[in-house]
Amino acid sequence: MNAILTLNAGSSSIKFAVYSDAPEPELLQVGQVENLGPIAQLTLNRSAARPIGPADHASALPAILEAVSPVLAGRELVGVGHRIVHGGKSFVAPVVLEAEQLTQLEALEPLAPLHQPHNLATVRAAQRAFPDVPQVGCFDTAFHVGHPMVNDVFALPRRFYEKGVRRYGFHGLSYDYITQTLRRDYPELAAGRVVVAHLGNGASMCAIRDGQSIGSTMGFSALDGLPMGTRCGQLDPGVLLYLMDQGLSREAITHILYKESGLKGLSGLSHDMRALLASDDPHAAEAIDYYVFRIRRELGAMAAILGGIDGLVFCGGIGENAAPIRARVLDGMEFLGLHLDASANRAGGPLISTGQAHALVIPTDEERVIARAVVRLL
Ligand SMILES: Nc1ncnc2c1ncn2[C@@H]1O[C@H](COP(=O)(O)OP(=O)(O)O)[C@@H](O)[C@H]1O
Ligand SMILES: CC(=O)OP(=O)(O)O
Ligand SMILES: [Mg+2]
Repeated sequence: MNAILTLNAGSSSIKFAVYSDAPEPELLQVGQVENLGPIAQLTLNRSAARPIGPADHASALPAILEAVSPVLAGRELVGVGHRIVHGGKSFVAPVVLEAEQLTQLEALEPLAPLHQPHNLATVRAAQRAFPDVPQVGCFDTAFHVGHPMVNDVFALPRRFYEKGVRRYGFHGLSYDYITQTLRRDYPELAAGRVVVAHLGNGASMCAIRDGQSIGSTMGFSALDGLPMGTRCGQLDPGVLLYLMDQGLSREAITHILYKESGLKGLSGLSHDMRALLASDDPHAAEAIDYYVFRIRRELGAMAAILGGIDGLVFCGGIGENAAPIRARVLDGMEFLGLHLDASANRAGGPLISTGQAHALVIPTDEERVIARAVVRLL
């Protein structure tokens, strides 16, 4: 039997999985390396994490390969699939990555500094480890290609749009998975008007009609829209001008916006929603208030552009696990046809509402979308 390896390099972790190359790939193994840095930790098949010593995105690969070697033994590795956060204007579908593509993708690093350099470092490490195996790139931006012009532009002079200053949208592999799952399990919803809230460490929401993205909260970079673990979300550009006037360097501003803001910045405590929910610090409560407020506001905006909604899907680490956050988002949303079913919500769903619109919790699976793409392409 042949095998496919998937690598999803995030800002501080690499998620990995091994699949068969069946048309619907069978999951053979899954794991992640977290806390990349001096004391990286590896988890395999949801067992307890074990320290693997110092590791960055490139140097973690040997530990991952060692962990998956028993399941790869006796199987031929036919492809390695990678999540690539930014595909820019040109990469609109999965492709085999050669030197030329990597150079083009490198040019997008400034647009996704927490992700793109790590994505590409991981591709290069995998190329070194498996020089004869095709490396396939799967793009977070691709799901949003073809979204309406009004979601694609900023009201800047046209020349910037032509240069690629556009609203790309991200978390596309996750939205792709949710869309395909709806098609299988809730076909009438899949054909309708759905808002998906991907609430992980990064967070965004997507308005989807008949399986097509028609609007997203993330735009040009992975900073816009909802507040995140350490990223600011929506910001008046005048704030950037002010920070520059205050003499902050580009590096200092980048650090603030990507690493010191969001839940961490507002709470002064943690980027981790679990820690904030457990805290009685008033700043933790305010950070959660703002987080919920922004999700509710975007939900209303997306319901307006969709002309009402048939479904709201929660996914990502917070969306899948934080029942109190889901309850607060749904509070008072009866006017959209969403009536919270409190006990179903506490139990984790999948259906957590009564009423004519469906609120659902669906665990997302970006790895599976990557594996499917590798099978299709190769
Ligand atoms: N039980 C929980 N309650 C609240 N938040 C949770 C829970 N479990 C996980 N999370 C949140 O999920 C986040 C990670 O989500 P995840 O989708 O795995 O992130 P990413 O893939 O972007 O790294 C964590 O930062 C944590 O705040
Ligand atoms: C695009 C993005 O923000 O990804 P993640 O949620 O994995 O950080
Ligand atoms: Mg993620």
